[in-house]
Amino acid sequence: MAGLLFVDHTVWLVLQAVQTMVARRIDGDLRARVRLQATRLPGLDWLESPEFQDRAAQAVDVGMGLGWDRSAGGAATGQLRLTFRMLSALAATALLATFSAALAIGLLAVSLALRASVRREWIGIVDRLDADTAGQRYHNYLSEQAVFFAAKDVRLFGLSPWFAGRFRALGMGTYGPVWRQLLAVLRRQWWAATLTVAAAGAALGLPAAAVLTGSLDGARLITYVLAAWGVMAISAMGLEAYDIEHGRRAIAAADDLAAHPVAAGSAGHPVPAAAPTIRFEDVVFTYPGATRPVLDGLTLTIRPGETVALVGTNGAGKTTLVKLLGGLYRPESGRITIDGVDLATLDLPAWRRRLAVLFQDFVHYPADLRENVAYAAPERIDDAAVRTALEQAGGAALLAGLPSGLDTSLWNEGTDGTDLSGGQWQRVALARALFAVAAGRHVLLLDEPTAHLDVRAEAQFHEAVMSNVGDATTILVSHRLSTVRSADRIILLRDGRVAEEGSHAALLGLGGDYARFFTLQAEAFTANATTEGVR
Ligand SMILES: Nc1ncnc2c1ncn2[C@@H]1O[C@H](COP(=O)(O)OP(=O)(O)OP(=O)(O)O)[C@@H](O)[C@H]1O
Repeated sequence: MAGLLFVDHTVWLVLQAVQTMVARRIDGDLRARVRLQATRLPGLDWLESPEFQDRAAQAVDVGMGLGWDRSAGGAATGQLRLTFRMLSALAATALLATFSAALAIGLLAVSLALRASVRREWIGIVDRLDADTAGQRYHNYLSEQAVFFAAKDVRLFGLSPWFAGRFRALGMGTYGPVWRQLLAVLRRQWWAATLTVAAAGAALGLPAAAVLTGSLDGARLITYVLAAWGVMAISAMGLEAYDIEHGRRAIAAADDLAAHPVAAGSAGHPVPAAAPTIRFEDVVFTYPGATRPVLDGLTLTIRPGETVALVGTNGAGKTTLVKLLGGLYRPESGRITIDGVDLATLDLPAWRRRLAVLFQDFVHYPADLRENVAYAAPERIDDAAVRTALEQAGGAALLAGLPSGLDTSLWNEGTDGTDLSGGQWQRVALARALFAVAAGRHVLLLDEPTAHLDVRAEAQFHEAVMSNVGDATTILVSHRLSTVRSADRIILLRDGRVAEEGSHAALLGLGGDYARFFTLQAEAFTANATTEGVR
């Protein structure tokens, strides 16, 4: 007995460790699978849809709200545990059958029926918890915002009670119905309890009666009673049932994601070697789920090497145009052509290797300065080119001031990391785009490149930055009209199409919206200057 106890305990310890490692490995593989699918998607429409978000969360998030983590890995080890429990119950049934086959089979049937029914009821409760994917996303959003992303606002605006209130409301919204369902299930459990008592009565009573009539001895009675308990143990659903159900859904969600049709992006037409002619032909585009188109019959030709500035009020569709040109979304109707070839039929990865892009919400990579610049053309990480790009973007002083030069980590939360100011980050992002141009990318897309720059850097933008783009075609989005005035052509977007078009001088002469915006911006400065002069 001592030896068996020792073996049992040792096996239990090993089993726990192995189970954890197996579960982690399975979860890691599933996560890697979903991550790969997400990063391989050529566009953003499916990625940004709630359907994708729900499935990705179901596949990789741990199931919350039960006091322990549920995951596909936990489901796999749980299934193994359940299999062993079933085998134990069958072994106990076989042992009990040596006393009475009818009692053994009857007890097993009742136990399995009880298990199935209890399982259905209780899993239904967790189904309700898990179905609230929007609630879970909001919960994640709240916890990340409150703790991390909105750390400054939370303190300065005194938002802590607001977040606490939202969490409480979310908790009530999610768990209130679950508690009600739980009470309803408990009320319905009387018949399961009655059946269990009846089965237990039979399991104990029949061998006991046999002892009283003298057909069974006391030692055998103990054996059969233990065997009966072994059979009935399977009627308990076991916590692994929750894991298995969750894992089943996780795998189904991952399979669903894998089955989603993804437009082929690599076998299309070859891309032109030099800066191409880009044409938007009657392009209409509506974001998924939106009711109104952002671009509505946009027609525009951009010649090779030209610098075109896009202006327009907030929400006019300037960034959207840049995203369409990058193939992140496809027009609903009309087409975008590159040297006459429809972008939709072009070799998309190759086309993207022709683009140098600076987005308005550019990324602060948790990496060193070198990588933060060179990620725009990762095929060519070269220190000399990184330094040149930084100089052209006005980042020479920034580089000189960093403790480890290009090796300085810009990941503030990492060990020895440092952070930059908004304007310094903007220079790094500008350098990123210029680095890509130097690496041979010949369509430069700059979305608000001077938004965070100081006045001097903004004034020097054209001679410092635009003079270094060589023969690249440049599309420049900006609200700062001093940034756009030297462009070859200025396009004003309104109601999803080109409303005004021409050089700065021509548009001023036209006396339309552009002239009005320019006068308004200029007046603000001259008014201030006059006030300063009077003082
Ligand atoms: N991912 C998205 N999903 C749904 N709607 C979006 C998305 N991105 C932008 N929009 C909507 O599309 C419209 C155009 O947005 P876009 O970012 O292209 O405007 P913009 O001209 O660049 O504006 P701004 O000058 O403010 O940067 C806006 O009304 C915006 O709400």
